[in-house]
Amino acid sequence: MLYVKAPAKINLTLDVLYKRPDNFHEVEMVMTTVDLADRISLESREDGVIQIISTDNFVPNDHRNFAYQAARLIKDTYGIRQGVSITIEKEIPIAAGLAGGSSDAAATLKGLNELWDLGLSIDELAELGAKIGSDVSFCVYGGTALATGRGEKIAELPAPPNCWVVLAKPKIGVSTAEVYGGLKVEGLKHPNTKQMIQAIETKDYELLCSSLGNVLETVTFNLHPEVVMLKEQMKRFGADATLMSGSGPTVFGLVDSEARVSRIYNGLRGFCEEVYAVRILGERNTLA
Ligand SMILES: C[C@](O)(CO)[C@H](O)COP(=O)(O)OP(=O)(O)OC[C@H]1O[C@@H](n2ccc(N)nc2=O)[C@H](O)[C@@H]1O
Ligand SMILES: Nc1ncnc2c1ncn2[C@@H]1O[C@H](COP(=O)(O)OP(=O)(O)OP(=O)(O)O)[C@@H](O)[C@H]1O
Repeated sequence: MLYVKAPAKINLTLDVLYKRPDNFHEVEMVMTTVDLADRISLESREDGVIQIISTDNFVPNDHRNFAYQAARLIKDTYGIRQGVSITIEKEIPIAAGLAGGSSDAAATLKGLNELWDLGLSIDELAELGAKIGSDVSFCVYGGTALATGRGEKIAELPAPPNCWVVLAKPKIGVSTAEVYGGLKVEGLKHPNTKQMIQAIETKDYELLCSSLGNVLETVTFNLHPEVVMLKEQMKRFGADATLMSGSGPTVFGLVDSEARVSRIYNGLRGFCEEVYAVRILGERNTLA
């Protein structure tokens, strides 16, 4: 039995440059992993079957599961005869903008590389991951990175300045395809990605706070006004800066003092069930 942690990601920036002929959007995003993680256990089996077992009834247990797709891809690409039982202990909220499914897929790729002794490099695993979803390559590397292309081209960044992250997810799920589909690329207010990278490189917390930006916010806000309210509440309880992660609906707030973390956490818990206070994991492979 092999255990792998699958951490959630947040987007510190998410910019869309243009819509591509393949219907994906060309993006520029700074992403980082946080210490809210699913736990994946992998057990090889001789009958060749890929079995998904999950603690969460909302997680599909067949070919729709991204961890299943990761195992299938490895088996087909490298002609592996064995099967695998994949147990997913879900901690990351589903359809939340935190790349839960993508991280489960990435953890499965990394785990099977070890379990089946394939000797693949991290770059090869990330390339395989891109076949499953745009966020999977980043999840293979973890840490902090600039993601470009449709999200699969990854350039490593150093750890951001130390701070806490309070995550709050309203009781709705959001479809990533629907949000990208509703985006009007003309006239966007683009985040300053260069400034965000500079903030990370110089460990400038204030600059990082003022550089947060996500062009998908307005689309999700229009679909679900409760996300705007949650963001405003988070700010009112004392977050230094707030942003929606990915296509949402999870909103996060950055805080550099521990005392304020509990104030925000307790305040939000009053009307939002899913609230988490976590740390940024920082550099690559801290949980691999
Ligand atoms: C919103 C983010 O999570 C931010 O990290 C990602 O950009 C989305 O990553 P993901 O969930 O892995 O997305 P995928 O599973 O690859 O794509 C889901 C759908 O989102 C849209 N999509 C996704 C990525 C991208 N660069 N442009 C898009 O338009 C496409 O309609 C696609 O069919
Ligand atoms: N291992 C998995 N865990 C959770 N959801 C999964 C998994 N595999 C497939 N799914 C499906 O994927 C959909 C999106 O779930 P996920 O939690 O990955 O979204 P997300 O956090 O918004 O992802 P992203 O931030 O990459 O857009 C769900 O509706 C679910 O049915």
